[in-house]
Amino acid sequence: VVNGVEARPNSWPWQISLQMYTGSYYGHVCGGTLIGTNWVMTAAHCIFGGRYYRIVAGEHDLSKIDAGEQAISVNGYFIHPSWNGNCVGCGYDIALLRLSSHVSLTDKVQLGCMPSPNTILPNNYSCYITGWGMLYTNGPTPNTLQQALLPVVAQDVCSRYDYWGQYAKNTMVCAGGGRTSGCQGDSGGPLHCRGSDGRWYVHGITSFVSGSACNEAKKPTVFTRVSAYSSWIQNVREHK
Ligand SMILES: CC(C)c1ccc(NC(=O)[C@@H]2CCCN2C(=O)[C@H](CCCC[NH3+])NC(=O)C(F)(F)F)cc1
Repeated sequence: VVNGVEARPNSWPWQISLQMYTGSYYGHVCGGTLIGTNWVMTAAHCIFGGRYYRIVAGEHDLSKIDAGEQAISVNGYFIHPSWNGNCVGCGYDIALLRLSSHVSLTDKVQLGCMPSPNTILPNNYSCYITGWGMLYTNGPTPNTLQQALLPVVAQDVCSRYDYWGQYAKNTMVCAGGGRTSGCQGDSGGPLHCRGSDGRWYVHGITSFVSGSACNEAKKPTVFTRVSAYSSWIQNVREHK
């Protein structure tokens, strides 16, 4: 997250760290959202076949074992069938991970709320991105979870030629485009937006940023729009 601040520990208790086994240890590769006690939602581009993954819930500081952390291995993953790894601009950057056991829900580990199907947020709606990604383009990654306010950029603006043009699909949510943004390592993590009921809803899955600079002007961070995939998510969870 570029130009963010350290989150109050466990204040986004549905944020998880997706970690891949390197051969000797598990390293953070992406963010993710707990949507069920044994289901995590992340980005398809975070998943490489033939690797061992685990998620850590209740995580704050990656460099130590925080009280209340729960590490659980992934025993199955479901990548959207239309995902094309060579075309992040085509969308479908969504995957579900099934966990080998259920997390215990605590004050540090909670489920994220899913938006109603096809919910479209208005321009400038305030949302937050969270993650352990780079602090600036080609910069270092933090040990502690970062957060930043990212106002929604409506699709009619985001698809303008000087913004993302045709790459901003309506199955995506654009947010930011100023000094704050996501950056490498934030992939797969949540975009949190507060509902009128005061609950936080996960409207986005961090998908891509500009290849030249994470917080390039007029290149908002682009998220998979969760509300566009409600039925796919439901089908996977019910049938697997
Ligand atoms: C739509 C198309 C023109 C396009 C637009 C932007 C990009 N961005 C990028 O390639 C930058 C540079 C490193 C990784 N990256 C990204 O945006 C990667 C996703 C790459 C998927 C493709 N391999 N995502 C992230 O870094 C993020 F923001 F989610 F944390 C790539 C392609």
